[in-house]
Amino acid sequence: MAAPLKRVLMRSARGAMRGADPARWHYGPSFDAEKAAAQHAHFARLVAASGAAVEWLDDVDDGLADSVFTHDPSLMTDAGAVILSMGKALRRAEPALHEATYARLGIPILGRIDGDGQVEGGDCVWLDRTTLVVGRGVRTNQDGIQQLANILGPIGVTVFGFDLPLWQGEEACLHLMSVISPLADDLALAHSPLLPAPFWQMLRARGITLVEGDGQEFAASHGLSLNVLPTAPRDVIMVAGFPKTKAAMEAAGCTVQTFEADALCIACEGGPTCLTRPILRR
Ligand SMILES: NC(=O)NCCC[C@H](N)C(=O)O
Repeated sequence: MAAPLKRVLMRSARGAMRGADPARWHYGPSFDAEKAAAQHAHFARLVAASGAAVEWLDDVDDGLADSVFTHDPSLMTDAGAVILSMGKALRRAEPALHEATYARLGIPILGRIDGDGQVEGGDCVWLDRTTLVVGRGVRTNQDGIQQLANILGPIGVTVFGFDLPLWQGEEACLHLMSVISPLADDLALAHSPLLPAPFWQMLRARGITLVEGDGQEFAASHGLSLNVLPTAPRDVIMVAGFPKTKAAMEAAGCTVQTFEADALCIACEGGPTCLTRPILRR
């Protein structure tokens, strides 16, 4: 998940977030649609400057405010995309947007989560090419994890499901990727107290070093201090305002760029990882 980012799916906040009602979407008081769009544009420039090709979902005013968080409605594998199924009811229409975009790009669909199954991309962490860890919580259920294992088994991928805590409640967004961000094959930024214990043990057994994000910055940002995007191993984009977490990554050999995102990420519970669906890393 930290190999050089070559191609990524994104959606502008300009149309999607226009007119969004913060109370309906569980956005905080710093939400501001105009400002969020400008902050998103700045972030997209940083992603493009890293050398990644940005593939855009259509920028239309369809009322799907959370669709800017393209990490969640689909997952990419070497054999094609998996169309996921959202745990948050307001996001149920988003996987179809991804499927349409993959059709336009000529990317095959490997499978779909359907029926009562739920899986969001933010709950999925690749440990290596053949190992996917999935957080079972308010957004992802056992049915979905089983369906994912059935889809990925034939291409040689083993899926492990681990329970997530409730933390700030059912309305809030806590994904597995809210408590860990890979920085390189052997390095990850984490908030260990909220990691599923068997996952923490698995990381340790594999020799993956954990950089602990600052606890106060994690709490103050509702976890956004930790949601960082690697555009290459140890090359990272994060939300501005978390100097201790930034310094901890730098001490571990990372180069860190920041962007202002109070109206976009802090308000809307999704960071740089959530704003991107990597479709090719190599
Ligand atoms: N992968 C992520 O952590 N995505 C963040 C999604 C935030 C969005 N407001 C949500 O509640 O789904």
